[in-house]
Amino acid sequence: MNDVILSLRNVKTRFGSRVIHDDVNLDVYKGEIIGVIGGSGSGKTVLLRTILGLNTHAGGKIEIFGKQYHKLNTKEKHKIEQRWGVLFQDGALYSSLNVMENVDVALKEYTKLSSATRNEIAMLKIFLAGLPAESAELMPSELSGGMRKRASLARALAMDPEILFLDEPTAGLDPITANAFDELLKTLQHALGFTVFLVTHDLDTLYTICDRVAVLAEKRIYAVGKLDEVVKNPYPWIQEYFNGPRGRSAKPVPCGEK
Ligand SMILES: Nc1ncnc2c1ncn2[C@@H]1O[C@H](COP(=O)(O)OP(=O)(O)OP(=O)(O)O)[C@@H](O)[C@H]1O
Repeated sequence: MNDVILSLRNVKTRFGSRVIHDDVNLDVYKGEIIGVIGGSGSGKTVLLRTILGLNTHAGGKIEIFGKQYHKLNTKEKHKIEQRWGVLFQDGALYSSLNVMENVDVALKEYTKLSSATRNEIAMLKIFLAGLPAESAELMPSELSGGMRKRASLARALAMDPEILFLDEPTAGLDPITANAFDELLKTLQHALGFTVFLVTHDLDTLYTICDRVAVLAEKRIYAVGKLDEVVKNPYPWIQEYFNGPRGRSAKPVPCGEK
């Protein structure tokens, strides 16, 4: 799994004179699930939005699929957009479209498929996301929080993405629903082989599904690696995060200690 699908080099972002990222370096490998963590306001969402070209970066280089997205023309950008799927924190579903229509948006925009074929594909994604058939007709306002996340996941999967960007997918879900979402994501990732770039605060998600974790602190990626390596990093925020009361309770219990 050594193909780099996303590479960040010396990335800088700022809003006016306020620097959010000073020197971000990170490689994301094909087929991995990488969890990006960091304190509130450390710039996780800004980083994700910058990768997606929704914020401009003030310096450095971001390459996705070997290309610098922001330098491409509109047609080339559309090609890249078809290769990624995004699940924003609030789901960002179109409130005036039902679930099926939400999933269909990208299919309609990027393909020349007939509406019958698009509907079949949308239905398949709705099932893949673990929603029942009848949810296809529901409006976003009629969905529970967990269903909304699943509908957003169905929409993110519409174009069979090679990389999925998720911003706090389990935020606001009860622990059981959050766990079910993690399991679904892991199962789909194993079955479909996509890469996942996941911004999260959820320690259970990190322990359950992430292959590697990257810690955003001091305006850069302060530590990156497998979870068992990163937890040993002496940086105070990392120690507090993993070994504070919440961190300890999320830690999986080793066999024989139950
Ligand atoms: N459009 C914007 N204009 C100005 N400042 C912004 C803008 N968007 C984000 N920021 C600032 O950038 C900083 C990083 O925000 P960001 O949302 O990336 O944090 P985060 O790490 O995702 O936080 P949280 O974990 O609380 O969601 C914050 O201080 C925020 O106020």
